[in-house]
Parts: sequence; C-alpha cells; structure tokens
Amino acid sequence: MAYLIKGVSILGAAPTDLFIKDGVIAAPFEGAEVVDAGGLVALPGLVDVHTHLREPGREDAETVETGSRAAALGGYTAVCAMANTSPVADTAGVVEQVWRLGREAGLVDVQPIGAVTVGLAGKQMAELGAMASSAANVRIFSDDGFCVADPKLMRRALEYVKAFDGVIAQHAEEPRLTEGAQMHEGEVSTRLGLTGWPAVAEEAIIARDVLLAEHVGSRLHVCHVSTAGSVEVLRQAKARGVRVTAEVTPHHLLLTDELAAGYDPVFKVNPPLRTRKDVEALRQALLDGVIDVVATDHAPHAVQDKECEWAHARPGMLGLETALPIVLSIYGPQWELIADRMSRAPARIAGLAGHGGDLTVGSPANLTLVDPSARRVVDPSELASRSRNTPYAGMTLPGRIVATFLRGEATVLDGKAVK
Ligand SMILES: NC(=O)N[C@@H](CC(=O)O)C(=O)O
Ligand SMILES: [Zn+2]
Repeated sequence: MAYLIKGVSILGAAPTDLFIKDGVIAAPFEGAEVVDAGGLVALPGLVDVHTHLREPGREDAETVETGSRAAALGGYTAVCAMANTSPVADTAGVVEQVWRLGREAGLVDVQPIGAVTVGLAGKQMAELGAMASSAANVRIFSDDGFCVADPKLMRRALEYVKAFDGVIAQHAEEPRLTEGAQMHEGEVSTRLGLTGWPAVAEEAIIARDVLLAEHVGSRLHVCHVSTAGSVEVLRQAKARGVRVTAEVTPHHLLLTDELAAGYDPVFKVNPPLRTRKDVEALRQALLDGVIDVVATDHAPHAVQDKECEWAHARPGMLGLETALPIVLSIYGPQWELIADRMSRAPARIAGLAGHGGDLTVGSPANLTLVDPSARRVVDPSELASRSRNTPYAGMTLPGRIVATFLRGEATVLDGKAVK
C-alpha cells in the first residue's frame, strides 16, 4: 500500500503531508491512499525494550500475536520479548521460535531477548553466542524476573557479550534482601503488616553492576529503575563515562505504594511501587537523560494468577496499550522528549536499525499517529491483550493512537488493528 498522511504534525511541527511507499517515507507522488491526519502528531514508531509475551508456555495469559496486537495499538513498531517463558529462551531454538512467531504475526518487529543463565537459575551461563548468531540475532540478554545475583557470573556475562556488542539487562534485586517481600519497604508496608522490599536491594545491585561494567568495559542496561537512590547511582556512573543505560516504567512514573492499601493485587509488581519522592526523582531523571528510556515491562497474567489474595498473586501489570497516554499525562506534548525516550533511545539500546528514525524521505516508514486532544477512559474489556491486569482501569487518559505503520504497512488504522 501507498499512503498520503495528510496534514500531519511531525513531532509537533507545522502540519505537512507525509508520503509512504515501498516501506519508506517517500517524495510526493500521485495515487496514494489518503489518511486525513489533521490534528494528529506523527512519532517514530515506539520501541519497547522490556515486554513479556508469555509464549511459549503461558499462552493463556498472552501470545506473541495478542501481545503484538496490543503493542501496535499502543503505537509500537518493535518490542523486545523477555526470556522468562516456559521453556526459557536460553537456546537458539527458543529465541528463533519467538522471532518466527513475531514474523508470522507481522504486527510489530519482535526482537527476542536471550536468558543470561540456563533456566534463569543463576548458576550456569546460557549459550549467549549461539543466540547472538542465530536467526533471532539476539543482542540483549536478561534473566529478568530474577537478578543475576552471582557477581562472578555477572562479570563473565558482561565480558562475553562484548564480542558482539551485546548488553546485559539486569533485574536489579539482591535476593537476600527481598526474601518474602510483598511491597516497598516503608511506612505503608509497616502499616499494612506486609514484608517489605527495601530500596537498597535494588540500589546495591546497580552500584555493584556499574562497577563491574566499568571494570570490564562492557554494556549494562538496568531494567525498571524504581528508586531515587538508584537514580543517584546511575547519575554518578554516567558522569564517569560508564556504559550504562536504564529504563523506567510508566507505572513507576505514576503510581505509589499507597495503592497497596486496598490489597488489590493489580497493584502488585516487581520492583514494587515506591513513594512519591521516588516518583518525582524518576520523572526528573527521565528529563535529564539519567534514565534513557521508558519501557513498559508489560506483564500479562491470567485471571487466576491476579484475582486472588495479595500474597499469592503474581507480580506484574499490563503496559503496552497505555504507555504513551500515561507518559503524555505526565509530561504533556513534549514530542522530542517522547520520541527520544520511547523510540530512538530504545532502538539504539536494542540495536534495531530501521526503528527510531527521523521520518525524513528515504527512511523506513515505522511510525505512529497520535491524537493528543482525544481523551479515553481505560476499559480493561477493550484491551487487545489476552490479560486484563491493567492498574489504570477507569482512569481518563490523554492521547489516542489512531494509526501505526510497520515498514509502510498499516498495522493500526482508525484506532483499530488491521488484523
Ligand atoms: N515485573 C513483574 O512484576 N513481573 C515480570 C517479571 C519482571 O519484569 O521482573 C513478569 O514476568 O511477570
Ligand atoms: Zn524484572
């Protein structure tokens, strides 16, 4: 298909016409399908470096296809699929399977993340080289869900991925400090009588890992940063020139531990929701660039794993279909900031050429069109995800994703997935 996106504002600039043909942004031509984009803003397609798609193994919670559809509807053109599937994505075979399922769904580019250790068990390094040289071309490795707690193993993994410019994405949690943890350790956990996950359990691992990354001269990425103290560790590491990048989730930018008071497990997540002070520090860190990207940590869970007692519920919340509206609700129409933190920087970290582009003639047509003036009430029953565990149910959020294009093909039009 060839499209003329008429009267669109690219990153908030004066309205213009955008032509799409043969998968790229094209020079003006006749005969295109016209998309009326008056009042809409074009952004480079969003890129998520932290998505849980649950396939293989928990297809009742999400599949590569349903998660891809949720992503496209959220304005994404690429997502990185976390390795904590069943079986774990710790071999070339599994990452190639996920990659192939992504291609078949054809709604976003699904870039598999490989596990750092066999079975996420933290004991033995997985075959990182085989995953890197597989068809899935893996560059990000993570045991997410678990921390690579053994410092020697972490050091070896950081050294190993240097050979192919890979990166280790760490779920920073010192396990001895979070045994039995149910929420953030602080005033609220004391009041509720729930065992707390102290901020230092995250900060201590980040401090250790930036020193390890510095020592071996390798790349570290820190998943879902959640505390003000973590921001300070990262700020100092970056000032010294350590090759570290970091992500923050929409929920850690918006929600606080006070929400645990109702014991509704929809608010249970790892790392836990923190305090207002942490939220403020994370917001500022994203502005400053100390935190590089917004990542969803989209974590779909089946009803029986979420609608139960708090202590038994799985941690995690949906994110793909609400990420951009949440970010817009916090930062307003700062389109350059949004394009950088949600598209360009994540594409760079994941090594996804063709994503995070500048929408100039000749560049790949990976983009999304947003109506910033529309407001929508989040209705869990309307989500494309197979799961329903959104913490934003009933909230009115700004910004409607009207269309998304992957290599020039519409994946979303009129706010609906095309397949
Ligand atoms: N974030 C979560 O609370 N859960 C994630 C794992 C993770 O990202 O740590 C999941 O896989 O459900
Ligand atoms: Zn995690």
